[in-house]
Amino acid sequence: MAHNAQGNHNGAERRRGVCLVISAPSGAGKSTIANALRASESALKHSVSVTTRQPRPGEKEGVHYHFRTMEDFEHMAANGELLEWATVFGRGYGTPRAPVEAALAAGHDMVFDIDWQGHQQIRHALPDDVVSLFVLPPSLEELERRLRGRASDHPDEIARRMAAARDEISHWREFDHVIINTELDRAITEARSVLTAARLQTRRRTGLLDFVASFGA
Ligand SMILES: Nc1nc2c(ncn2[C@@H]2O[C@H](COP(=O)(O)OP(=O)(O)O)[C@@H](O)[C@H]2O)c(=O)[nH]1
Ligand SMILES: Nc1ncnc2c1ncn2[C@@H]1O[C@H](COP(=O)(O)OP(=O)(O)O)[C@@H](O)[C@H]1O
Repeated sequence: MAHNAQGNHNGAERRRGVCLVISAPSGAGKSTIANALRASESALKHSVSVTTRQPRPGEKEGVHYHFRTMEDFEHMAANGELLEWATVFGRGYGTPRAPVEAALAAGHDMVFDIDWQGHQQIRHALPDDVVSLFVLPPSLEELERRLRGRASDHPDEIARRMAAARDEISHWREFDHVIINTELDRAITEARSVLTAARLQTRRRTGLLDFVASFGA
């Protein structure tokens, strides 16, 4: 814990990082919200998932995803290299374990854009470190409009995502917080508040012990 000779807290506290898990039906806006959080905080790390799906135009290897064959993906899962993994829309998706463990130990916070199955597994694997957020669209009609407007997927893929939307949404109660993404700026502000509250909560467990001990309390 950083405090000066007078025992004053100088703000550079050491605490374990927070895992912010964001889930939503495809097209509700979770990547947009996660990107906005990261844009305003360079220290916030994005957990780059492994996927067996094809890259979309503009997606970069190692930035948006690690694009792998199904064979490589299964090898990583069998070797314990994935903290969690699931089949979503018929493709493999998973979270590489090593970068998460390194980031949390170094006190860096991470954002995860994963589905409800990933949320359940990661909460089980890291019960003290996860805060989760479910993003709802204002309506299913608006969800479909956003998927079409994004123009990143073939109509068959959009149909597959719409067919899975109700099932994904049925898990919303499993999450710590729920945001309705009607107005984007408001949704981003609310997501930022969730992250801030989670950071303050980790102080209870880590980080402040030396500092408060100096009060004799
Ligand atoms: N369990 C799990 N789900 C993931 C992971 N990465 C992405 N997903 C989920 O897979 C789904 C499809 O993601 P993607 O192909 O990027 O499509 P998009 O959500 O429509 O942009 C979304 O629900 C993601 O949250 C992961 O590492 N693990
Ligand atoms: N509040 C909002 N109002 C209108 N469009 C939005 C809003 N939030 C996100 N979008 C748009 O909806 C589309 C889907 O958002 P995206 O973040 O890719 O969704 P997800 O990651 O949940 O699949 C994108 O084109 C995005 O710009």
